[in-house]
Amino acid sequence: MVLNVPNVKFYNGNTIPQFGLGTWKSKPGEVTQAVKDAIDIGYRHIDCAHVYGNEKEVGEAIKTKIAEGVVTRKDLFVTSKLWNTFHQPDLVEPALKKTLSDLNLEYLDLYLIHWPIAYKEGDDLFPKNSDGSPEFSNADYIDTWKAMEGVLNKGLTKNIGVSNFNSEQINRLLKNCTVKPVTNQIECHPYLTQKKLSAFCKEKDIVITAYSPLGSPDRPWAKPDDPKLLEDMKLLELGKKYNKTPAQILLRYQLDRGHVVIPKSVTKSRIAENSNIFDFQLKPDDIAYIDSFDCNGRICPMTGSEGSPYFPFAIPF
Ligand SMILES: NC(=O)C1=CN([C@@H]2O[C@H](COP(=O)(O)OP(=O)(O)OC[C@H]3O[C@@H](n4cnc5c(N)ncnc54)[C@H](OP(=O)(O)O)[C@@H]3O)[C@@H](O)[C@H]2O)C=CC1
Ligand SMILES: CC(=O)C(C)=O
Repeated sequence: MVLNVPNVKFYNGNTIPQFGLGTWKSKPGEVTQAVKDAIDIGYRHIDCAHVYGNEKEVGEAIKTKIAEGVVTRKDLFVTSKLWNTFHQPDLVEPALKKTLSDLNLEYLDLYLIHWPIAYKEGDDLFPKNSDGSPEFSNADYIDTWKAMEGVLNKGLTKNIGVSNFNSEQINRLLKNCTVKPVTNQIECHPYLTQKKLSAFCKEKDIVITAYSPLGSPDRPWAKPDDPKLLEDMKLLELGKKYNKTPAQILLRYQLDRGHVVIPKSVTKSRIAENSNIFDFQLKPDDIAYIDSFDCNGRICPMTGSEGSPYFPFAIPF
């Protein structure tokens, strides 16, 4: 099946499908089928990460769909991310090679520094001090980035980018890099619209990729009384106006802002529903209305890592 997913052009001339499948929290026992379903439905962009603990199962799905002749490797855009414990420059290439081996791929389309924050190197992905706080490493993301440029030059990935970087961190990176990041993958939805960081990145010709676009209702730290974006009455009303579901309005909101968007689902009907967003556009007034829901409602705050010198959320954007 073919979906009419537009491509977004990076400053380097390469392109990324504007819509893809997220895989955080997709359990090893369900993610293979979800990725297979998504590819059958027409998804061509899959967002992965070593820390999600399911790249082998994602790789199985990709291998099967290529073997079945549904897609070729070139049809797919696969992203992965360097976890915080691998920021020392000599760890970057081995970390990427581990991801490539898990995903059954010879190259990635995009490799991101997952967070500017570095954790103590070692086998534990979440190393802790005796008081339970995260154990940080002194690795500077500028040095990590130089190693990212190295794996790009070796052809192990077609593009490199960042995730969860604030404007000051991007400015510092731009002053110290040879290759500019193609994207900054950040949390973005109506309760955290990221207007300033989005405008800042646009000005630098860095594409925004919006994560948790549906409000991440399955995030492990969700509390029963937390506001539920997908149940927001204002979005339900907008959905009626466009004859679309709240999820489809939330995803279209990102597309109409020029962002790339990567909703996660392991449910076939929702994987299909989320892709049925290429036959309408939100009117500018409705985009402005949705913008007005902003309440600085960050749902991925990286709580506990505030002590890192590279914690990204200590400044307004
Ligand atoms: N760079 C980073 O630091 C981060 C990156 N990400 C990336 O972004 C992706 C998306 O963000 P994520 O936090 O997972 O959350 P999302 O906002 O995509 O929400 C996912 C949740 O919404 C449910 N859902 C999906 N579609 C629908 C629908 N149509 N109607 C109702 N419920 C629906 C899913 O349920 P079900 O699966 O049961 O169908 C799941 O519980 C991640 O999976 C990951 O790839 C996310 C967070 C941080
Ligand atoms: C989900 C994710 O990518 C985090 C928490 O880093």
